[in-house]
Amino acid sequence: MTAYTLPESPIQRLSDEAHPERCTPEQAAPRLQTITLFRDHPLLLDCGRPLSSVRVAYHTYGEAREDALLVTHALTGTSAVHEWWPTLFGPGKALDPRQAYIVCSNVLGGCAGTSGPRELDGTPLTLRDMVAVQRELLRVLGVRRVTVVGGSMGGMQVYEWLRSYPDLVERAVIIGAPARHSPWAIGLNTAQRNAIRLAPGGEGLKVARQIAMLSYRSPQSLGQTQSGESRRKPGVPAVETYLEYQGEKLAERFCEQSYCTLTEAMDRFSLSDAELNAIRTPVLVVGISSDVLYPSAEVQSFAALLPASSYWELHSPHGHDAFLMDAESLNDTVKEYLTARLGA
Ligand SMILES: CC(=O)SCCNC(=O)CCNC(=O)[C@H](O)C(C)(C)COP(=O)(O)OP(=O)(O)OC[C@H]1O[C@@H](n2cnc3c(N)ncnc32)[C@H](O)[C@@H]1OP(=O)(O)O
Ligand SMILES: N[C@@H](CCO)C(=O)O
Repeated sequence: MTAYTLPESPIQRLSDEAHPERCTPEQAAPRLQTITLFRDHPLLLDCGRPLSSVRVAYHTYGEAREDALLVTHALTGTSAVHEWWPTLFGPGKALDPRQAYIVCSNVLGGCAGTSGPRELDGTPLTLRDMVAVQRELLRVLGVRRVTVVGGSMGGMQVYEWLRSYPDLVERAVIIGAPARHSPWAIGLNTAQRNAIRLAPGGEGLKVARQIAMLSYRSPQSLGQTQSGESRRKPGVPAVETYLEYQGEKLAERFCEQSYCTLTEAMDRFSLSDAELNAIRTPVLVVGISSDVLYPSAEVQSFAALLPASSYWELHSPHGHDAFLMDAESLNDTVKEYLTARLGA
């Protein structure tokens, strides 16, 4: 592993000239589509259950090509990369739909259009199952080589791509994500699922989000943004109404069965040191300086086990979600990494 500097890595920059725009703004526009995969041959899930006719809702951006940039979303994210990652997505940015064919699909088990709780009926999933669906989607789209980029649960999916399909992945970017869930992260998820089980129907999901939000922010971040009294409820600490509001917001857009299925998949996720050592693909691993969920030292220690990795740290006081909320320097670094050429 090297600290991230281009001259030291086996990578050279491409000049802007070598990267003319590859498609028109119209071609680069977001396209939301739905497809049914595994109609003839079912997907054999890790739990042993065959799953047929898997519906996948996905976005594509840019002109279809054999080499794609796959973005894998976080726990409550969606395929609409342009909505949740505006700092990294757009013309001239790291994820540029005028330069690359960008694909993002809603994960299996989620609640944004891809087969989820209704079809799965309590079947446990793994991240490998989710990634297998993405791989089939890319196959049907005619993609032969892929660069995979993701943060948090999206970053864990990138690790799974590197384990399951090493020959397809040209390079990868893993942001604020571990190669296996720590007891700390499993414990946080367990408390969240227990809240849902004890108060099904919405209230538990709100509490789960409140617990999660504390792990997505940091003491310093909340000190900066939530000190003092709430403007919404005089006499009440600001952070109280902040957490209540965050819980309400998630309960309006997410479903509790998906929350349990996806967090359980994260908790079961585990790459061994030997598996990490076997990954030859160039990977940029990003740690977040104030991340209390996946501390940067932990993220860096996984990067150190990848033979062709570079490590870079996003310095922000805002904790785990800094990759979404405080991401200007992340955009610059990921853009530099993705627009570099693999050297001889
Ligand atoms: C942008 C989207 O598409 S989100 C939907 C899809 N979701 C995803 O893709 C998942 C990834 N995204 C996320 O997790 C989140 O959207 C994040 C992390 C990027 C940003 O979360 P936010 O809630 O916007 O950030 P933040 O922590 O600053 O909270 C701001 C909100 O809390 C409210 N708020 C702030 N302080 C308080 C308080 N003391 N009391 C009550 N409400 C408060 C603000 O008014 C604001 O409300 P709004 O969302 O209605 O504008
Ligand atoms: N805040 C993001 C990242 C969590 O890891 C989400 O809700 O998906």
